[in-house]
Amino acid sequence: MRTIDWRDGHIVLIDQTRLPGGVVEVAINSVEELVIAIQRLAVRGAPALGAAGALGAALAVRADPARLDRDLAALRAARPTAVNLAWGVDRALRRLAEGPDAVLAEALDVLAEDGVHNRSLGERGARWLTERLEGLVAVQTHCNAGSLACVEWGTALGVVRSLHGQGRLRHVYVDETRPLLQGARLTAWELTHLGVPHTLVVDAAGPTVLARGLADAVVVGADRIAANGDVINKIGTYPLALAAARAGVPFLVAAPESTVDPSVPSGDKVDIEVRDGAELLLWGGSRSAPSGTQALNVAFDVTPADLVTAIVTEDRVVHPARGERPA
Ligand SMILES: CSC[C@H]1O[C@H](OP(=O)(O)O)[C@H](O)[C@@H]1O
Repeated sequence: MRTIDWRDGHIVLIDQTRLPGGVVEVAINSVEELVIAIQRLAVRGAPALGAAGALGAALAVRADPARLDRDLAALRAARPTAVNLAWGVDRALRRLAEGPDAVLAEALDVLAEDGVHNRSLGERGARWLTERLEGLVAVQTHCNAGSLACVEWGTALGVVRSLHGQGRLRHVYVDETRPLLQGARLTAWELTHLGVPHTLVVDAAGPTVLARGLADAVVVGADRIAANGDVINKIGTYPLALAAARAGVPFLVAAPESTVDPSVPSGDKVDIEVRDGAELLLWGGSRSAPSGTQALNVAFDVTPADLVTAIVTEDRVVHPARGERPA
């Protein structure tokens, strides 16, 4: 089952806010509905947002031409940090002059390429690890960079699936990833269905997992990779990279080439999404802090290139900590 797809003239997607309780598919019939789905993280994750952008463009060009510019602007701006959303819109619109069916065909190519790219980067990342680590490998990961963050297969979890398939995976340590718990709700759900042994930890325990030598490598996804190799990813990634450096374990970023943004020279130039503080202050309808308490809900952080051991894509491996630049 794909995370997001096109069926009978509209978008269908797994509503990730309903996991791990159940798999609920929703139909998306307009750009307005898609923007809402993106903003409430019903669909999320950089490659999945790339697919959403491409399919959203296909929806937009089928609607009222008078709305096109406004709908495309709203789609691009739905979430600012992952480069893939706007990239997906622009990729589908490459064939705008040929008409709506050509735009849809280009969007469907984006979806088809995703699975191919993720399997390739997964194998490449697993090979990079097994060439450097002996025996079974324990991995620590943050947030969700699995099939739910993509159309299918996964990026960081694509590496995990390749290791598992080769019989080289010992265990996965999963950061719960507050406040929206993508690790606990989504990564743990995926690993359970894959039969991959895993242990959930609170985010603040991530550095201790590494300090105690429980994990041999950190493998995460990315939302945007700057030209100098700085990596923008879910909040909590940067401290994990610091801890990995301290523990002397590799910090691997698995992402498709579409996540590399040559137009951004360094991570400090990226628009980091700040979400509603209510996501910290409320969970399941109950308050986690007194009313009147303010919350700063920064959704992503920047891991400087010198802490990134390797970036693995479908085409190559780049070593920013050794001075190699992805763009
Ligand atoms: C494979 S990209 C996944 C990436 O996206 C997540 O952010 P969000 O759940 O807010 O879309 C997180 O940064 C993951 O690493």
